Amino acid sequence: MAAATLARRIGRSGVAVMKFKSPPVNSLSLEFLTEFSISLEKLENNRACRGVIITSALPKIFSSGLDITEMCGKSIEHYTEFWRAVQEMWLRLYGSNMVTVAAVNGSSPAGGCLIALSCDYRIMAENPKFSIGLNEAQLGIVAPFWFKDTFVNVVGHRIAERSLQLGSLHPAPEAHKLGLVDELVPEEKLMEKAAAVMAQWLALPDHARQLTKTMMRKAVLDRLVAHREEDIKNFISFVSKESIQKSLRMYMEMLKKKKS
Ligand SMILES: CC/C=C\C/C=C\C/C=C\C/C=C/C(=O)SCCNC(=O)CCNC(=O)[C@H](O)C(C)(C)COP(=O)(O)OP(=O)(O)OC[C@H]1O[C@@H](n2cnc3c(N)ncnc32)[C@H](O)[C@@H]1OP(=O)(O)O
Repeated sequence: MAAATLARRIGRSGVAVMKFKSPPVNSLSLEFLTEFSISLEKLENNRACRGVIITSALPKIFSSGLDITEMCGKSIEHYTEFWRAVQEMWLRLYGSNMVTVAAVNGSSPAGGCLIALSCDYRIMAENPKFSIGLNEAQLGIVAPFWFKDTFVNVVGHRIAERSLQLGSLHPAPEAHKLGLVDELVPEEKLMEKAAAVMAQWLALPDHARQLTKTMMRKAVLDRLVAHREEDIKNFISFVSKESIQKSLRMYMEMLKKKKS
């Protein structure tokens, strides 16, 4: 696959490093999501792999979230395939038996934030220009219930409620204060720190850690599994509305204008 190049390396420590590399901004297209899920599945099935560090190969951007062009002016069949791929990615990452560490080396709005939230631990570069959050409301769309559940499980109900309603993108220091990221480190120390955190988590017996993780996450995962088709229908009916299409088009225009 061409668009979402994901470098993987499993060291002797049993740790893979996955680097998002889909210029210009690592947006989560159908192709990217499919490749990401396949990569996760392969690592999950590889007994030599016990943990994965997820980061970006691009400067300043971890991931710009779902590829908005995938949600604009496409067919029902396309929306169905795209949304199933988003669900699949999350089910694999949030439900992974591996230790997952996000080394967030750039901005990470919406779907990018979901990836970080789905990991076991988040370390972010301490650059106040980098921001992270579920900003869907700013686009005139609504974060699905499982984005919200994942967010609540990390920061708690009150912080999640305020942040989601306002569609806030939190600069790194604020994200740390809110508990949205676990640690801030200078950018050049990010991978070193991620490796150290990984070693700490891998020092425990896998079975005990895995069963505990399942116990903590199962209810939220089961909720999407039980309502998967309904969630796809909701997405299609929401995104097919002309008012939503208009909001998405205006947002894309705003992004383009910002450049000129
Ligand atoms: C009832 C509810 C039922 C069901 C739920 C229904 C709906 C909910 C559906 C989905 C949830 C949505 C989740 C998402 O993830 S939506 C995506 C949100 N993402 C963003 O808001 C980020 C937007 N991008 C930015 O803010 C900046 O681009 C960024 C800070 C990431 C980088 O800035 P920089 O200045 O470095 O680059 P730009 O010049 O802005 O961008 C370069 C290039 O890339 C294009 N671009 C950027 N982001 C996206 C994107 N997410 N998708 C597609 N394209 C993107 C941008 O337009 C530029 O293009 P071009 O001008 O052609 O070079």
